[in-house]
Amino acid sequence: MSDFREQALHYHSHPVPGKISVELTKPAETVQDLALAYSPGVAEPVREIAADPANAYKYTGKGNMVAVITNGTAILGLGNLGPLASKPVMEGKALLFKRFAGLDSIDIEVKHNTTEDFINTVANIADTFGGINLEDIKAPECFEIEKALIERCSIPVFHDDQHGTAIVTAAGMINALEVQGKEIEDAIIVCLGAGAAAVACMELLIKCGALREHIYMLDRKGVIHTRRDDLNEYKQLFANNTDKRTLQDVIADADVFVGVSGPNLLSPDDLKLMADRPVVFACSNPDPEISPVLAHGARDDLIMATGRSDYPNQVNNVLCFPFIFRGALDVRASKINDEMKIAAVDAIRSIAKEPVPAEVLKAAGVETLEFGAQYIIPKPMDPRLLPRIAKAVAQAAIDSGVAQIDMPENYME
Ligand SMILES: O=C([O-])CC(=O)C(=O)O
Ligand SMILES: [Mg+2]
Repeated sequence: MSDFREQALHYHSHPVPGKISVELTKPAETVQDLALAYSPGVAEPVREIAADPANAYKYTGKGNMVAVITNGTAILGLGNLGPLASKPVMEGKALLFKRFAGLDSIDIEVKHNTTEDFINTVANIADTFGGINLEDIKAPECFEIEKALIERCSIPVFHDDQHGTAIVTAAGMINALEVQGKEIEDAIIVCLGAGAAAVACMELLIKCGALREHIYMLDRKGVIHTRRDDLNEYKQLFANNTDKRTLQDVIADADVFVGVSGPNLLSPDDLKLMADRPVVFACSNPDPEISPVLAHGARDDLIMATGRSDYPNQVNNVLCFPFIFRGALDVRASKINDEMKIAAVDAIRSIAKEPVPAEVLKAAGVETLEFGAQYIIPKPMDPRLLPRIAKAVAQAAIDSGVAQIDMPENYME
């Protein structure tokens, strides 16, 4: 493990510190080039944009640029380690935007006092970008922040840890239940964790057919139930009218476990209490609620997923955020709405059921991948994700009336 630590630190420090840099898209060699790029030529697009703000999409990089913005209050599953410490994660998200969707991306780590401060800071710089990806902001503040920014900004604002995670979870979950021969409407669901990802995952599963009264959500104090008087308004939405109080109470006979909490919180004995053919998504990063090795040792009828790339079935928001932003930006969507999220869920689900291209098998280092217990969602390096998700999302934006331009000609073909 310390070997891996060394490798990770070396990766981040060599040959230059960090993971991203800026490159030029225009020649800047001659005096003539500079006259166009800067004074006096630059004055021309300035006048055009002043006359019509939409011209910013024509003459600047705005339309291909996503800001990854955080305050570092919920870094992965590591906790509140502050804005600066979150920078490697945010640079990592920028790397993924570029690598998977060709989107330019810059990380912004905001130090602030009040939630209002943070909201103002982001709203005041929003027009610089084509979209804003909020990242690793703790609950419950993240809900208020996202809501306020969606209202104040004319570009898409999307809290990745909520909706990116929820979209990939819903896609994987519905596919996994299908493999297990279960219907989402009947599934008893245990959600360990009550933060940003938990609330968004459960809300989206409900939009996809799960029943609210079948969901047991747990926070640090145990089951969230109707007789608790310490619940914020977001947890209250999941207060279950039940006498069950502990993880062991609710995991018994449950069909689904979704972990968005912390490492090693689900024991093999807990797992043994679940119903036949359960689905276990242990999504805490970097260390899951139960390791796949322990889980598969405890029973052999389960479908297991984690947030990590070194096990089968990686339920990680990287399968979503680069592509949903690509589609949203390409039709200049003013927001990312539920229709676009569900279009992304359906696109991800359908890719997993189709034959896997040879290059994906090679990158995954396996001989075959076939829809089933070991393969319920596509691999992040699958080249079909970009065209399929982006196009489905762009179409949903157009159909739901939030796109500001038509589908580009021959888009993603
Ligand atoms: O970065 C990841 O692997 C997924 C993520 O957004 C998080 O855990 O906060
Ligand atoms: Mg995150």
